[in-house]
This record gives sequence, structure tokens and C-alpha cells, in this order.
Amino acid sequence: MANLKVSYLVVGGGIAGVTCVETLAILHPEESLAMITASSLVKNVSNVSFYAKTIVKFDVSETEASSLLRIHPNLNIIYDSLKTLNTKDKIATTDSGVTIEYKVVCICTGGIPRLISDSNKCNRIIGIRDTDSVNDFKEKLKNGQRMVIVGNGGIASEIVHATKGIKKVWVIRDDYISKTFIDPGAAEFFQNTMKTKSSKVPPAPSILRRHIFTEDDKLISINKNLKSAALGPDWYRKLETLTGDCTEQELEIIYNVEVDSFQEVNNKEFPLEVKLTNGKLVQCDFVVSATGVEPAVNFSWDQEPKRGQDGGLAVNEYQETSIEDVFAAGDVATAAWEYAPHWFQLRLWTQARQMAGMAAKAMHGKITNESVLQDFCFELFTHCTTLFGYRVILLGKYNGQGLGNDYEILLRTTPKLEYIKFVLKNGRLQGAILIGETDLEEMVENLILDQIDLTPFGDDILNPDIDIDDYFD
Ligand SMILES: Cc1cc2nc3c(=O)[nH]c(=O)nc-3n(C[C@H](O)[C@H](O)[C@H](O)COP(=O)(O)OP(=O)(O)OC[C@H]3O[C@@H](n4cnc5c(N)ncnc54)[C@H](O)[C@@H]3O)c2cc1C
Ligand SMILES: NC(=O)C1=CN([C@@H]2O[C@H](COP(=O)(O)OP(=O)(O)OC[C@H]3O[C@@H](n4cnc5c(N)ncnc54)[C@H](OP(=O)(O)O)[C@@H]3O)[C@@H](O)[C@H]2O)C=CC1
Repeated sequence: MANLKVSYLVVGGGIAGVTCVETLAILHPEESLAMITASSLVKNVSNVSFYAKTIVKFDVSETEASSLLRIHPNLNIIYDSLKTLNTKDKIATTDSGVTIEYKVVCICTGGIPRLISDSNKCNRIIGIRDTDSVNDFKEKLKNGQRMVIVGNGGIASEIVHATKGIKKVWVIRDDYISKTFIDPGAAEFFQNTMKTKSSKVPPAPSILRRHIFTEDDKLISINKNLKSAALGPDWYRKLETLTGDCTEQELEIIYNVEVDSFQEVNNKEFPLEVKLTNGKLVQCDFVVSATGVEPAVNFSWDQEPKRGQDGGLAVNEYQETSIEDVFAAGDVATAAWEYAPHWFQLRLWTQARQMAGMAAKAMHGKITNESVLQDFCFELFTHCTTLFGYRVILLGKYNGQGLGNDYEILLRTTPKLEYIKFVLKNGRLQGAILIGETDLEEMVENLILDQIDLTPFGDDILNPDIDIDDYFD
């Protein structure tokens, strides 16, 4: 006999879990709902603003889980961890033995940092995910003189930008920085702005065309088990206040290498010695391994659902796993449906929120026997963020992902001001990178979604003297 019997069960109090609860509260407020959260603090989304139909920006903060009771009077919050899921009898059991019988369940257990190999053997190799891990990082920053940053994605880029007063050795396996989000041209744009902070009037924009090629590769590594929800987009601002002005001399970037091994050493100025795959030895106080996320499937099942290649719970377009009535959303899920031509998965706030909203709609559809359609937001990949102090908006196949070699790049760049890249195939826009206050996001969104043939416009599509919007009004 279960302790609790509900229609809806949501596991996890990150952005995905909270969004799922909030959406169910709107769709089905009279129905019983339970949430299992390992932490009493949950994520809260506010100040939602739409730059265009699918381009959303919002703030994320932490709030007491109990605040969710205001939006859903029938919500039961269980402060515990899910231990086992019996999907045949539809019973979830928590660490402390509470049992919950459900009709539909959504797993939103997030991810954990995927750290470099052997990191579990040394507490000087750290990952960043939650408040505790940032506190540890801040402590190490205060006392350290040199850190090594490994990885070339969001966290590494933010740390390089936000930390001051400590020598940084940034080890990347690519030949340009911030590869997850940008291309070599944008990397150069950022590096030039990092070098000088001149107040000169920016030079006139230039337009050029060229072709590029892309590739992808992954390495196997080992987990560190960090709890709690992932941090908010502005987490690194806490680091910016730690010390004085960043100098160019503080940063060394080592390209095309990985960490080969490391060892703690005694009687030296630096307690850690890192060996790189090019044979170079780097002495440092600690290493930040900003090397991606691993889905957190940290409980047992009566039957294993299908997994994606990255170990996440494979979900269809309604966020349902291969086990009926078990849904998943956010970092724990792997999108396993056939994507729209201009969408792909990246583990981001926005996608966690979108997936969870979709899961809630589909769960509601199950209970009420109504059919649902996949949400429009999965038509176009969009991401709005800040990198190196600039607003960055990414749309569609912004790095030519999956387009092979047969596409064109159109660029407009004004040093220190803006960097605009359009990816075109057969004259139609497939993706774009917009850095700076370009005001182009809405037009770009329309051009990608409508697949208008832009051949007649030639390079004028990015000519700053021509208001291209006029053509489409
Ligand atoms: C440092 C950092 C900066 C980031 N910055 C950005 C950004 O600027 N923009 C952006 O779009 N994305 C950013 N991200 C990514 C974004 O934070 C994640 O994609 C998003 O938070 C995922 O949400 P989630 O709810 O799936 O997972 P999580 O936030 O990890 O939440 C999972 C929750 O489930 C709980 N849980 C886990 N296991 C169990 C269990 N067995 N039982 C009960 N509860 C459990 C955890 O305690 C946690 O509360 C950042 C990530 C990090 C780490
Ligand atoms: N502003 C934003 O939007 C931010 C988003 N985030 C999100 O938070 C999550 C965690 O961020 P982060 O850790 O930066 O993850 P990312 O997935 O963004 O980047 C991981 C980086 O580490 C590289 N990498 C992976 N394994 C190794 C290895 N063994 N040695 C060297 N390099 C390696 C990857 O290379 P490769 O690509 O070749 O595999 C990639 O460059 C991500 O989901 C990210 O999207 C985080 C911070 C800011």
C-alpha cells in the first residue's frame, strides 16, 4: 500500500521539474500532483522576455520549494531522493522509504559534470554545477595563483572572462576558443576585444564570403557526484567581484591539446602538476574541468528504458521514454525524435524549460485522453546568452551543424561592436550567430522558419545601409 497516491509525479527541482509542475498547475489544477525534490530550494524563472517568437530570455533564481504550493494547491512536496521506480506497478520509492503511486511520471533529475579522467582521485580537480561547487571554486580562487581550465564550452568561456587576479592556463582541444557556441571568426572577434579596451570609433563593417567545415568528437571520462540544481545564467557574476582588473598577461591559451595526466607534488610552489598530451607540464593550484554534462539517472528501475548515445533517457517528441507513462525532460533526457531541420539538442535552460512544458502537456493529454502536438519551439534552435560581455544569439544551424560541406557563410563584423554570421544553403538561411546589439534576431528567425530564397539579395542581406526588413514587409 503506497504512502501517497497521485495522478502526476515529477522528480527533480531544477528548471525542468519546476516548469513541469507549473505547467501542470495551469493545465490541471484540480488533479493531484507530487514532486520529489532532493533539495528544499528549487529553480524559479522570472522576467521572461521574447526577442522573437522562439527567442526567449529569462532570469533564473532559487526559491523555497514550498512557494510552489501557491500555484498548485494539490501539490505534495516530498523532500527526498527517488531511489527506485517500479514502472509496471507505477510506484516510486524514495531513499527514506516513502512510496508514491502515480499515473504518469516525469523524470527531471538533471545532470552532473562530466569531469576529466581520474578526477575522483584528486580534490584539486573540480567541476562547476551548483552553489556548493561554486563556493569551493571561490575558495580555491582566493588562495590560488594559477589555475588550469579544461574544456571549450559555456563554463570555461565564462570562467576565463569572469575571473581576475589569478593566472589562467586554458587548455582546449580545438584550434579556437568557445567552440560549443561560436566559430573561429567570432572567436577572433572576442580575442581582439579581450586584447584592447580602446575607446576609438569602431572601423566600418566588412562583408565577405567563405566556406568552412565542421567535425565532432567525444572522449570518455569519469563522474563526480554533485547534488542540487544547476546554477543560474549569471552565476559567474559572483566571481567578478573577487579581485581587480583582468590583464592580458593573466591568460595563456594552449590549443589542440588535452590533459594527459596529473599528479599532486610536494615541496613546490604549486601543489599540482598537469601533463598535457603535447608533453608540456603545467604547474598549478587546481584544475577546473568544464568538460560537459552527463545525464543523472541515479536511481534503479524494474525495467531499463532506452538510452540515448550520451546515456540520457531517450524521449520521443512528447518527451515520453520507451516506457509508457514515464516522461523525462531537461538535462537527463536525450531528444530521440526526428528533429526539425533547424533544431538540435544542447543542454541549456531554455531547452530544459521547453522540454518540461511539452512533457506536462503530454502527461495531461494522457490523463484526459486528449491528443497533443509537439510545441512550435522545437522547430528552431535558439539560444540567447552573454559571452565575454557581449549579447550572443544563436539560431538554427549556426555552426553549419549537420550541413556537410555544401554551404555558404556570409559575415559582417565590426571590431568591438558586432559579429554577424549567416549560414546559407541553396540561398536559404539555415542558421546565424548574432553578437552585439544587432537587432536582427526577429528577421533571422523569420528567414530561417520561412526558408525564403535569398539569392536575389546577394550580399545585401547583410549590408548595414539597407534595411532588409523593408523587403519582407
Ligand atoms: C555553471 C553553469 C552555468 C550555466 N549557464 C547556463 C546559461 O547561461 N544558459 C543556459 O541556457 N544554460 C546554462 N546552464 C545549463 C542549465 O543550467 C541546465 O541545462 C539546466 O539547469 C538543466 O535543468 P534540469 O532541471 O534538467 O537539471 P538540474 O538543474 O540539474 O536539476 C535537477 C534536479 O533534480 C534533483 N535530483 C537529482 N536526482 C534526484 C533524485 N534521484 N531524486 C530527487 N531529485 C533529484 C537535483 O537535486 C536537482 O535539483 C548552465 C549550467 C551550469 C552548470
Ligand atoms: N552561457 C551558456 O549558455 C552556458 C551554458 N552552459 C551549459 O552548462 C553545461 C555545462 O557546461 P560545460 O561544462 O562548459 O559544457 P559544454 O558542453 O558547453 O562544453 C564542454 C567542453 O569540454 C570539451 N571536452 C569534453 N571532454 C573533454 C576532455 N576530456 N578534454 C578536453 N575537453 C573536453 C568539449 O569538447 P567537444 O565539444 O569537442 O566534446 C567542450 O568544448 C552545458 O550544458 C552548457 O551548455 C554552461 C555555462 C554557460
